Amino acid sequence: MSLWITNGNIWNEASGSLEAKHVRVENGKIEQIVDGAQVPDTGSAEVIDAKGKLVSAGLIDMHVHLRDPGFEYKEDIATGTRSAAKGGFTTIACMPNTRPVTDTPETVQYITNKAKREGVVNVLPYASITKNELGRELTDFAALKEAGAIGFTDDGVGVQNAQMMKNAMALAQSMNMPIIAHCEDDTLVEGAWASEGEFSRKHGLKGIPNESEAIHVGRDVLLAETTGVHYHVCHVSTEQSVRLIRLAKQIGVRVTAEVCPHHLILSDEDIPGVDDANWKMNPPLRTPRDVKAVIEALEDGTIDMVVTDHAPHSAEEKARPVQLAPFGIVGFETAFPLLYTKFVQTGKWTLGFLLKRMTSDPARVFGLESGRLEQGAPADITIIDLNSEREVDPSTFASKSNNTPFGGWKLSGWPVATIVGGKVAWAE
Ligand SMILES: NC(=O)N[C@@H](CC(=O)O)C(=O)O
Ligand SMILES: [Zn+2]
Ligand SMILES: [Zn+2]
Repeated sequence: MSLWITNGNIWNEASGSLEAKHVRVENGKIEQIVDGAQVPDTGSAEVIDAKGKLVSAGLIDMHVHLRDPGFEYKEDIATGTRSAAKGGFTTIACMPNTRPVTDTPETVQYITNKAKREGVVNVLPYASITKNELGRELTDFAALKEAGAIGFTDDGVGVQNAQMMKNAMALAQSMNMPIIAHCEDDTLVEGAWASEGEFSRKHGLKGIPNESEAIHVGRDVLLAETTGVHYHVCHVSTEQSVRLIRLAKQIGVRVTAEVCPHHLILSDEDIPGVDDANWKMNPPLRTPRDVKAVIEALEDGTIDMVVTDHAPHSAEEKARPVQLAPFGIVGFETAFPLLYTKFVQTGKWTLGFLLKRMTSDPARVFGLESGRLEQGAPADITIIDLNSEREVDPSTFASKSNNTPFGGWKLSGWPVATIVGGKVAWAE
């Protein structure tokens, strides 16, 4: 099967600009990239005309929640992967806080098999560090790796016990697998949902202090130094965490990190009030000072990549009083437009920088074949309209859920077609 994507604009890092090119795909691989001035002989191949559009390596999201098995009323593998494709993502890594928790080879295989049958993007499953994510007993890392898990994480909760985390790291290191950590000390959080800051003070709420995250980051980079494991920090949100990761990297600890669009764009001071759970996520929106620190950290490479932490919850759950509603917001269908509009259109970042942090950097950190638009690479390709502005309309999301604080935002940078392994996974 042969496909031509003609007349699209490809980012050239050397010249720092977009250049018109035609891309030929054969048997799931990028076969050829030719100059836009040439007239390609497309023969009987399928042709997608990308004139005036960006053609990029498909976006990669190493932190998502597909809710399948167990919470299919929030999302499932079919809808979650369609939502990802609509957001321009071609590879996603899903978190194990499912029901049952992804802590057995059977559940890992259930996910990969269902993703093959019903999914439209590449799905890479994580398995949990501890059984049922309870922090009491390690899972069978060898069997989970054998079944296809790409790393271990108890995302949703922090591993509270330092010895447990150290044992997990030593074991993961021995089999060349990464530990991915949701950093949160429960004793510092208890019952709070908003950051300690202007917002919590104004509304008289108990705040979540920054140390609740950074204490785990500090503990874990020390344990990573001792064990030598590849340690990856989830959804970094504070200045203190950034400082610790930067120092750890300087002294050669194998640490990598990710940040979410909402922590780059929103602070606690943007939360409109105490009655809309679409502003409730974990980690919470932090102070403007933290926002500045995570932006700088992404810019200087202390933070390696952007992830969405796509965390769908039902309308009923998010309509509860905020204190009782679950943490989390959906992310696939707004991530690229948000970052493109807020950082590239404003001239703060180059397009190449944003694409790198959403394609080749996650691929480098997790050893993936994809994430590059080159001859021989997998034909995972995203076509994006950089020009037309549109309002975020959560009612049109491909996700089953629409819990987002970004409804009504006017953004540019909307994906128009997503190609996975040479096949169109989604098109407008
Ligand atoms: N981020 C969130 O607010 N929620 C996530 C859990 C998590 O990523 O820690 C979820 O599973 O809903
Ligand atoms: Zn988490
Ligand atoms: Zn998460």
